[in-house]
Amino acid sequence: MTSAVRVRGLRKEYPGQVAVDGIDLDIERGEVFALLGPNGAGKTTTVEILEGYRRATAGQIEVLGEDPRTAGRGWRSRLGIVLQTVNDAAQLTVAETVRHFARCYPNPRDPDEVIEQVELTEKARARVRSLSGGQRRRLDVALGIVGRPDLLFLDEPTTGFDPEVRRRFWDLISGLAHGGTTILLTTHYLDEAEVLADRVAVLAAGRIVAEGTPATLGDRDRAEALVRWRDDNGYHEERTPFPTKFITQLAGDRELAELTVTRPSLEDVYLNLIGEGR
Ligand SMILES: Nc1ncnc2c1ncn2[C@@H]1O[C@H](COP(=O)(O)OP(=O)(O)OP(=O)(O)O)[C@@H](O)[C@H]1O
Repeated sequence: MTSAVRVRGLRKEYPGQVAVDGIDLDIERGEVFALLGPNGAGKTTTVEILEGYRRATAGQIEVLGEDPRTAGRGWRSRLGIVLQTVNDAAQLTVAETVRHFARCYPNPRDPDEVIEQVELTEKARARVRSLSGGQRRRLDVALGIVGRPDLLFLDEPTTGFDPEVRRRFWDLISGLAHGGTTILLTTHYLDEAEVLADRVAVLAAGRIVAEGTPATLGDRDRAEALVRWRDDNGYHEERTPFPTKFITQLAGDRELAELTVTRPSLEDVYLNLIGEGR
């Protein structure tokens, strides 16, 4: 089976600046892949090159088996795109907008079903310009999935969502992934990457500085654990690569009060990778 995305040596220069400095990417079909990185790291540039909206300065790029620079409408109809910027059909209602987009695809999903899935049924007759920021974002997502894409690009999809809607949105994305949709996600939310992504890559100043599963990124799974507990003398802590052995020896058959074992969170590892670790 071919990859959904295969990139070698991708480079993008803007006048006076290198935005993407030679990256390789492989995303398998059916995979949820998250691109992480600080503001200005080159995520949007990379994603928009894969979507065919920007031209690379150099590199080999294959998306769903084709080069975005030369691929045609058939290829484009297999992509779902949720951009960071809102587009302007503000006079139309939500339902009109989704129906209008659905007509652009050869095998669209039922617009009403999609509106329901992004929880905008109550707003179906409302004009787009009257939506709140989070509702507008959900409409963007509806427009990204109404064409039944094989590959869905989500550029910071949950910015502006309230926590509850965000959780339900994650369920929606997991459902699409289970249904076989390949998803490339950019996000600033580490918890989002952890919940959704099979693999993540961290981009910093145009280069990939780490890549792996959320559980193993930056050797997170092998990092020392911090064991904390309390006894009659007060609180104690110990860093160890072998917490199970340590606790077994320490405790014998007594119960340790307030025992916790923690390893670096994805956020700790991420901040370290981009040079902001404390
Ligand atoms: N059209 C452009 N012309 C010139 N420079 C650009 C252009 N687009 C982006 N850049 C620059 O390229 C670098 C990468 O930008 P990009 O938007 O890809 O970053 P990003 O990782 O998506 O950031 P964010 O998290 O803020 O969305 C930035 O320094 C940005 O200023």
